[in-house]
Amino acid sequence: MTATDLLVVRGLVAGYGAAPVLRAIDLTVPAGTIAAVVGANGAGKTTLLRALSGMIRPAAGQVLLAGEDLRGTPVEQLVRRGMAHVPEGRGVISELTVDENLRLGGLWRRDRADAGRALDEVYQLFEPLARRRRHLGHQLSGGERQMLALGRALVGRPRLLLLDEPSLGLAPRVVARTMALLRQLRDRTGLTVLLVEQNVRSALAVADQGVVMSLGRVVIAAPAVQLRDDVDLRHAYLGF
Ligand SMILES: Nc1ncnc2c1ncn2[C@@H]1O[C@H](COP(=O)(O)OP(=O)(O)OP(=O)(O)O)[C@@H](O)[C@H]1O
Repeated sequence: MTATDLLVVRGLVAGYGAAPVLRAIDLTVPAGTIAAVVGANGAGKTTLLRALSGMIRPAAGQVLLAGEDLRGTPVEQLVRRGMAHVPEGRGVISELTVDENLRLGGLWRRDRADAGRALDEVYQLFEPLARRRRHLGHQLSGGERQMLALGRALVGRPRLLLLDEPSLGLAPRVVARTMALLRQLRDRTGLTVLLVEQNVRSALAVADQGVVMSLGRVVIAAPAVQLRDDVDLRHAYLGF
């Protein structure tokens, strides 16, 4: 581990019942970088994010955030320490307005003034949300709900964003815009992102590191550019 590694995962074992889904995951994500986690359906990508964000309790292994062991840390404490998880399916609350949903992302913050600033920044980033402040969650399109879920996480000013399938169900243009936004946040604010994606090409285009999972293990972690451009690696691990 180096001082710049924000997330370090060692030997992480987790699952839902007796049989583990994750079988000793090792992973390192340097601060201010984007890691794309890709792999076949059922490889354990979503389970990895759930285990990292405390939604399921690991059976073994270590998760370090900026050097601090997160074992046994309650979910709300993980959020305070800078971890934000945007789950697949987005988790927008249908009965609340856009504004109310966004404010939920900053409720726990003591610095109210900065929470307000973060909210304003999210409205600047996502102009369609600014125009729909008073709309209810269920009145939004799929892309708008995705923006809202991401925006809500950003209102909490996370250090580490765990993002599950942000491109799911979105038009290619919106996917491209979302990926560009992640890159912009990384470059401007030093945000660190662990991105789970089915859309391998889009994910590797934006990522610094590519992590390929299969059957609950990391089979290769390499610079994204290498996974993108090395035909042999691509054939071996990504099948295209
Ligand atoms: N809530 C659950 N209870 C029991 N088993 C689960 C649950 N969620 C997922 N699994 C199992 O865990 C394994 C890994 O699933 P996971 O969703 O982590 O994979 P994934 O790589 O994200 O797949 P996909 O790309 O299809 O979303 C699968 O075999 C799945 O059936």
